[in-house]
Amino acid sequence: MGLLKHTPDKTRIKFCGFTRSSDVDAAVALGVDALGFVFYEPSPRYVSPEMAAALIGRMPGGIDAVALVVNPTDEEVKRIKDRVPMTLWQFHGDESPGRCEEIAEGMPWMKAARIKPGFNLSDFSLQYAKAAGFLLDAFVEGYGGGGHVFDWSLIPELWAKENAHRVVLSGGLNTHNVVEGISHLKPCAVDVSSSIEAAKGQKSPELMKAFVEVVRGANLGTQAV
Ligand SMILES: O=C(O)c1ccccc1N[C@@H]1O[C@H](COP(=O)(O)O)[C@@H](O)[C@H]1O
Repeated sequence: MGLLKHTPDKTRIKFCGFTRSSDVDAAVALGVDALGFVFYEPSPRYVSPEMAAALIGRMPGGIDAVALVVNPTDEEVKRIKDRVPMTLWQFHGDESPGRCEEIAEGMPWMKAARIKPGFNLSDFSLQYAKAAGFLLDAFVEGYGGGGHVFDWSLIPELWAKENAHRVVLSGGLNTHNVVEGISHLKPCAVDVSSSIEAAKGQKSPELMKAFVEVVRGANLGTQAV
């Protein structure tokens, strides 16, 4: 599938937090690699499994449909599995490696590393070695999606290099900082929610387009070097 296909000259893009069909259509038209759906009820971007299934039904094959969960119960997992034709899990809470494997049952999964000073990425990547992706996000109370940037210098250069094929950079990315993030960490993909919204859960076609153009521009810059 699209998001974690590593091609150094093309940064993959995930847009997260869709609740409206018109936004899904606009993102698909922009050629992004993955769309995320938030199954975490406290989030203003929450969608029910039924709503997500209808939205994913609008997506052509080849684009990852990502199920974002935060410490889901067995019942929540079952509802998602029974209804949602998703292709990738995003575990954004305190799920243990074993719990991620248990839920995913062979489907690829990403684990969010919620970065703050002192976070040990080497331990994290050893613990979650079976993850298809490491999603780097800012540590915030309430788990995520708040547009907060973390200090990228907390990511050891060697770690970023060794894991580039599965690093997804997120946390407060926008058209002003994403190029710097890409050139600093060279992630396989970037993930954004807040800065492409007109209001929480409502994506803006203009802001989505601008973000894609900036990322594609950064990739052209890379090829020219
Ligand atoms: O989007 C949410 O509401 C959300 C809720 C709980 C956990 C994670 C959430 N979103 C993810 O947060 C990061 C950063 O998003 P932002 O660009 O800073 O708003 C991203 O991975 C979203 O998928």
